[in-house]
Amino acid sequence: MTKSVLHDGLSSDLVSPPGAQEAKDRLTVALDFPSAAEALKLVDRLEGACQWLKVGMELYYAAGNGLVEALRGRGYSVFLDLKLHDIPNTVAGAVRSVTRAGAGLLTVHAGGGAAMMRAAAEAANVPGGPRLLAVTVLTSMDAEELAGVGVAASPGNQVLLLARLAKAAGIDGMVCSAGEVEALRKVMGPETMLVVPGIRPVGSDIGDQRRVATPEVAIARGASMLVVGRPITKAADPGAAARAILKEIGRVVATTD
Ligand SMILES: O=c1ccn([C@@H]2O[C@H](COP(=O)(O)O)[C@@H](O)[C@H]2O)c(=O)[nH]1
Repeated sequence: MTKSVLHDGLSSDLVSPPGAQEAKDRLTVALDFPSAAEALKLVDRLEGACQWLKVGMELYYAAGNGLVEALRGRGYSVFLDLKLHDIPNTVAGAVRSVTRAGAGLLTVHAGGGAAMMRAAAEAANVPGGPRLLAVTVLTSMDAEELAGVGVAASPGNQVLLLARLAKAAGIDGMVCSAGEVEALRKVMGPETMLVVPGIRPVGSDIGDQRRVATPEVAIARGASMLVVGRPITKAADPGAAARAILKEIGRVVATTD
């Protein structure tokens, strides 16, 4: 079994069950809140269940780099999900602006094209710069919605096309649904980071998501990291909801080590 290393440098299996730290590193909780105060209240209720916290547009537009720094100050790694999508020069500038806060991961939209992604990758390639993830086809879109924006390809084929474009442009990883992660893992190899939102534990509300899977299925198919928002943040006990998901992740991790 691979020993994961805790952030204080201790081997995790000295202090917690095998796979526990790895499971924590593979869960990102999406802090979709309108203010820093509400986000930090939720963080307290997670009781350290995950290492990564995702700050999306709603929270970043309200709280900015200050919140990213505050979360890092509490020992969390920050995934900045801004889904940048503009002309190459503008996206490169945005990457430089957000890099100052020290986020570990940052998203761009693969639909912005190869030149845009290359410009983002160049701007992020500085000491302390974030790893970049390309959002392929939003997990809220199904084939019908994709056709509505003029894309005749299936979500699976479109994800594959955009992922190849992103990799060739120097992007570190991709965001896709659990439905595509197995095929993508085969094409991209073991090192590429494949991040999967649209996670719904059995019995939870699907809401606006369309391409969904349980935590266990997504990890078993080859996801590097899961993004979970409402199933945790809207739960009566967010800490318990996060721990239940960690258990599902841990079950798969333990059998694949
Ligand atoms: O294709 C994508 C890309 C990003 N997301 C983000 O993930 C979370 C999911 O939240 P839930 O509440 O678990 O649905 C949210 O912040 C999205 O912006 C995504 O869902 N799909």
